[in-house]
This record gives sequence, C-alpha cells and structure tokens, in this order.
Amino acid sequence: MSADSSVLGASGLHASAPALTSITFEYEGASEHLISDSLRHGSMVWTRRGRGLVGFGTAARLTTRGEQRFVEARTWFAQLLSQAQITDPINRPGSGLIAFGSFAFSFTSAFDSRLVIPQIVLGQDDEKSWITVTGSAEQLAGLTLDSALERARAAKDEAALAPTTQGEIELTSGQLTAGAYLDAVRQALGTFSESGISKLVLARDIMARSTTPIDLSHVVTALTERYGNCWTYSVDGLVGATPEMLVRVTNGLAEARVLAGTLDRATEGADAPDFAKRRLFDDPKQRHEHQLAIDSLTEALNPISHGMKSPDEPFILQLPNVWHLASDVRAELRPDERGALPSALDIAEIFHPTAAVCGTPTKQAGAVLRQLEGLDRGPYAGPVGWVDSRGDGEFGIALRGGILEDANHMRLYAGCGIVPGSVPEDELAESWAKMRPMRQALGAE
Ligand SMILES: C=C(O[C@@H]1C=C(C(=O)O)C=C[C@H]1O)C(=O)O
Repeated sequence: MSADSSVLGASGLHASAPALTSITFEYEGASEHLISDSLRHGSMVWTRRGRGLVGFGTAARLTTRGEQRFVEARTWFAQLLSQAQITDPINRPGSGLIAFGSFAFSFTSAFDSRLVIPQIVLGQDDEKSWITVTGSAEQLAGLTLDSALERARAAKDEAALAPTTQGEIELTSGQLTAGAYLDAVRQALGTFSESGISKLVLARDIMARSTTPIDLSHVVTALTERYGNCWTYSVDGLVGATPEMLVRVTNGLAEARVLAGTLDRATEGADAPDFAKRRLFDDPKQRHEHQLAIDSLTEALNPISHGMKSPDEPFILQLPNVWHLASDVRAELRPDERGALPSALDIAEIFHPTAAVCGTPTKQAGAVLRQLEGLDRGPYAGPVGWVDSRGDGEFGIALRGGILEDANHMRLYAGCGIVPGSVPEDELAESWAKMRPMRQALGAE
C-alpha cells in the first residue's frame, strides 16, 4: 500500500494528503499482551503499562520545519480529516484514524517535525482492543477483521530486523562535551541577576555507537519493562520513556503531569529513610523550581479551560533512576467561539515549550539557552505522541530518549533546570542520571 504523494506550500513542508478511508474493528480475541507482542523495529509506539497504540506503515505523512510547524501540522490534519471516510464503531480515544507526531523543540531546528498516519494501528485500553486500517478506498475494499489481522501480521513481519545479538555500545561526546556543559551552566548562573531570567534548562547530548544495527524493538521493550510508570514512545527513530505528560485530552478533559525538581537515586545515602522527602520535597530550591513549572502551565491552560485542579503540594514520583517532584493538573476544556474544543495537538502547541524544559520566563530563556547550549535539540524536549480525529490524544515531552541517526548511531539527550544556587557538577551528574534509562536500554551499562 502506498499513498499518493504531493508537495504542498513553501517552508520545506512536504506532505502526502490523499483522500483516506479508515476502518476500525473491535478485536475481541486480542491477547492481554497485544501491545507488547506487537513492538517491532520501525513500528510507531505509544504505550504505558501494557496499554497503548502501535502503528505500522505510512498511509500519509507531513514533514515541516520552522516557526509554523504546529500550524502546518494542524492545518494538514484538519484538511485530511475533512476528506476522510472514517468507520469507527467503537469510538474511543485512539480508535479510528490517528496520527503519530513528533515536533522539533525549536523553530531553528534542522529536524523535521512530523505527523504520520499509519496504515495499521493496533490499540488497547483498559476495556477494549481494536485494529484500524487506513488507506485508499480501493485498498480497503472488502476488508474484514480477519483480513485486517492478516495485514497486521504481514506488517509486523516487515517491520522487524533480522535477529542479531545486541552489539557492543560505545558512548562518546556529542555536540556539547561534559566540559562545555559545565561552562554553559556557569555562564547561566552568571546571567540570572541582570537578565530577569530565574531558571534556564540546559541540555547536552552524547552519542551511542553500536557495533550492530540498533534494534528499536529491543530498546522499546527494555524501557517498558523498567519504566512502567513512564510513557514509552517510538516515532520514526525517536525513542524514549518520558515521565512527563505535556497534555492528554480525553472527552473534553485536559490533563498534564508537570515535573521539575530531580534527585539522582544513585546519590550517596539515597537509601536512608525519607531521603527524597528531605532533599526534594522539603528543599526550597527544588520547590521553587517546581512552582515555576506549574505557574507556566496554569498560565497557558487558563485561557482554554475552566475548573482547573492543581494540587496544593507536589508528590514524589519514584523512577528507577531518579526521584522527581510531580504535580498532576487537570481542567475541563472550554469551547472556542465556534463551539469547538481544542485538540491534543492544539494544546501541545500552546504548552510547548514548558518552563520545565526551557526556563522562566520561557521566551527569554529560549533565546539564552540557544546561545549557551549551541545545540540543535532536534525532537528532544519537543512534543511526541498521537492525536485522533475527535481531538483526543496524548503528547508527552520527548525526554529520557534518543534519536537514531543511522542504523548504528543514536544520539541521547538530557537537560537540567538551572536556578541561582545550582552547582554545575551536580547538574552534570543529574544529566547523566537522566540518560541512564537509555544507556541501560541500549545495553551500555
Ligand atoms: C530536561 C529534562 O527533564 C526536565 C527537568 C527536570 C529538572 O530539572 O528537575 C525534571 C524533569 C523534566 O521536566 C530531561 O530529562 O532532559
């Protein structure tokens, strides 16, 4: 199956936008392990605790760059939906026609932001399992549940690497060496007093080189096994397990999980009782950092919602590598003047970039961090996730991940919130801790 291709517009926007037909079947006989059994190299994945979505093949795709990347993606998806024939008897978040998406952190990035509509999607939530097939009307003529499942089997076989043993991994410096990162943190500390910036999130990268082609299905499986509390994603070579939910939209309800404030669990003395509480929850610097992230989110959420609920105090999220201060914020979305609710993609655009991955105030922080890091973040810290035809969807912040640059090379990224009083060496250690999930998943430690 291949879609008609056409190139639209200026600004490097490439899109195939054929008139699509999409048919969903409920899959009652699906195994409990439908999602974990479907992970293959090259598949598109969004999963947490065995639930989620796995996509294969491309029915249509948009790639775009620059300041208008979200607008172009939204416009393209809206146009595609207006021409699509969608048959979706189960009508749940994630069923019917969906797009996986990944967006560059910065408008200056050379990375292509994208929306991809898979040919086949397997979905499972707490109540139902389903399969969606998308293509031209001819391609879907006579489709039944059995023939859809047969296509899924063929797509899974196609989207797999020949089995090999995992290669040796060598980690080397990326665009920013450890020394350059320490310098950038020192410079950031020097800018606070005169710039009006109170927090800067500085990132760095490292390169993982494997002696054999990196099998993303291994990486994804390892992440899901160890980081069940996180959302594991895989979209066109971008993989990771993020603990941070930028926005989830379900039937008019928006939810976000805000993180800021981190403690490495490998810190000396970390097994003492109440260690995380004392060093994170009771620490004014960490609480301040967390509050800045909540304030920036609630400011962005206010104009599009009502009845916002944000807890008075954060909780401590325990992950295998680090502890975070975390807050879950939720709000009912408010319809616009035409009565339409914003979609998950609309809100991802509004929220991005959050203070948690950029700084405070966000705009000024963004400009300074571009200078200090001198790094193309690519899709790191940008929205990654999916959106459906109703506007429901989930976009996480692409953290704790890496991007496959060619078959044997993956670039890993991590960053840390720098506030007055931050210690450069501690931040470097924290960035290393945040790369631990990927280092382990790649078999590098
Ligand atoms: C920037 C990252 O993480 C962010 C920064 C945090 C912090 O500085 O405490 C915590 C969670 C994330 O919001 C990253 O993982 O790369």
